[in-house]
This record gives sequence, structure tokens and C-alpha cells, in this order.
Amino acid sequence: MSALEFQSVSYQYPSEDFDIIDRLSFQVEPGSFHCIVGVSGCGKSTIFRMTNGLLAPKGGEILVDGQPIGGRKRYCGYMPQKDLLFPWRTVGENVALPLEVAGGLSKGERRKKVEAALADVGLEGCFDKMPHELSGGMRQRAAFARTMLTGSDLLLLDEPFSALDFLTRISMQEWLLDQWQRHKKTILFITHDVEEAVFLSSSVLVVEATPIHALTEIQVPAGFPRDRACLAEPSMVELKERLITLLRKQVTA
Ligand SMILES: Nc1ncnc2c1ncn2[C@@H]1O[C@H](COP(=O)(O)OP(=O)(O)OP(=O)(O)O)[C@@H](O)[C@H]1O
Repeated sequence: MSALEFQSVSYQYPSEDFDIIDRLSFQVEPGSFHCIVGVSGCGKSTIFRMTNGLLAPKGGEILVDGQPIGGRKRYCGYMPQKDLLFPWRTVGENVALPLEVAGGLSKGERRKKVEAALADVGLEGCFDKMPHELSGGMRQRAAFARTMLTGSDLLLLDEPFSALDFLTRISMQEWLLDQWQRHKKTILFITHDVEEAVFLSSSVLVVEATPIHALTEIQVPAGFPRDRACLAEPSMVELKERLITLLRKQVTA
């Protein structure tokens, strides 16, 4: 059974006169890691907003674990481009939000779970800090811990590392692969960075044209676990060039 399936899904923004998503079908296998790449404004985030239920499709069906998403809660975790930690809440209170929304746990039980989630992302001792006291990479890890506490097996990460400096970014990529392998989640990850896409993905999903009618799936030849040295392998360099060519075609079309 697929972790996520789009069955002929369409979407039109009310202010536009065309479908940005046009009868799109694709499937994602459980436990896979796919980066979605495509030029700016092609509709990548729209796919996420429909998957997480923020936007209702005009037609078609979206299934998570074989069940339509309509009326369901907490079937996916979503991390938007900005970390969106509330500045007036401590880091721990921010990370505890999904548990508060779900209900059923005492304050003490919530704190225990959040402390464990913070330790898991390397932020032990940060519960009582304020978000502005954390570095960019630490904030992203706190946001990721919050996404993990939704308890969902499907995670949608929208350009989570785009605002980070290069060195923080590459260590966050390695950290994320480690988290993915340990927790066995299904991850969809939007990025504009072709090297990031190749390094992280089991296969890359390319948006070649808007309206989006299909995603072109391209397998990444390197296996897991992998380290950055694999990026220098001829097959990986070739893949990066292939992706750049595909994306440039769209820019100049
Ligand atoms: N609320 C809205 N109303 C009307 N049009 C919108 C709305 N939100 C997005 N759009 C348009 O829909 C298109 C797709 O937007 P979307 O955010 O999905 O693109 P994207 O591929 O994620 O872009 P980027 O890579 O720049 O984040 C864009 O042209 C955008 O201007």
C-alpha cells in the first residue's frame, strides 16, 4: 500500500483562471525519501498544501496509507519554509504543540515526551530557552522535533534548510538522513538545490511543466547509508547535470 497517492488530483486557485495542478497522479512508497524539484512558482508547495488538507482539491482523491484524507487528522506532519516557532513560547512549549492539540496527556507527561524529542534532535537542555536564543540550525531541529511529535509516518518538509548557511545546511542534511533511517518515516522534501535533492533522495520527483500533470521520477544511483563523498561519483555528477538540464528547459520554455 502506498504511503501517499494522488489519483487524478486537480487544483485551481480561486483568483486564477487555470488549474495549477491538472489531473495529477503519483504514488509514494512507505519509507522512501523523495525530494521534489521544480522552478519557482510551478506548484510544489500547492501539492503539500493539498496533502496536509489546507487546500481542498477541485477534483480527484488524495489517499494516505490507502485511506482518503477527507475528515482525518494527524495523518501527516508538515514543516513549512519558515520554522514558525512562536517567539513568545519557550522551545519546549513550541515543540509540545502537537501534543497539546491531540490532548490526553498531563503537563508532566507532555514535558517528558518533549524532553525526549529534544534530546533525540540534539537539543537536550533547551526546553526552557526562547527561540531567539537558538541558532538557525537549532531552530530547524526544534521545528523538526515538533513535526515528529505529530506522530505521523508521512512528513512533508518544504525547503527546511534554504535559509541556513552552507556548512550548517550540509550537516543538517546528514542529520536528517540519520533521523529518517532511525525513525523509518516517509519523507517528501521540497528543495531548489539540486545537490541537496541528489544527496537526500531515494528518487527525485521532478516537476517538468506547469500546470502539473505528472512528476518525473528519477532514481538516485547511490544506496543508503551514504555520505557526501558519493556526490563525486560519476553517476551522481551525471544525475545532477541531468536535473539541471531538465529544470533549465522549464525556465527557458
Ligand atoms: N493563494 C494563492 N492565490 C493565487 N495564486 C497563488 C496562491 N498561492 C500560490 N499561488 C500561485 O500558484 C503558483 C504555485 O505556487 P506554489 O507556492 O505552489 O509554488 P512553488 O513551486 O512552491 O514555488 P516556490 O518554489 O517559489 O516556493 C504560483 O504561481 C503562485 O503565485
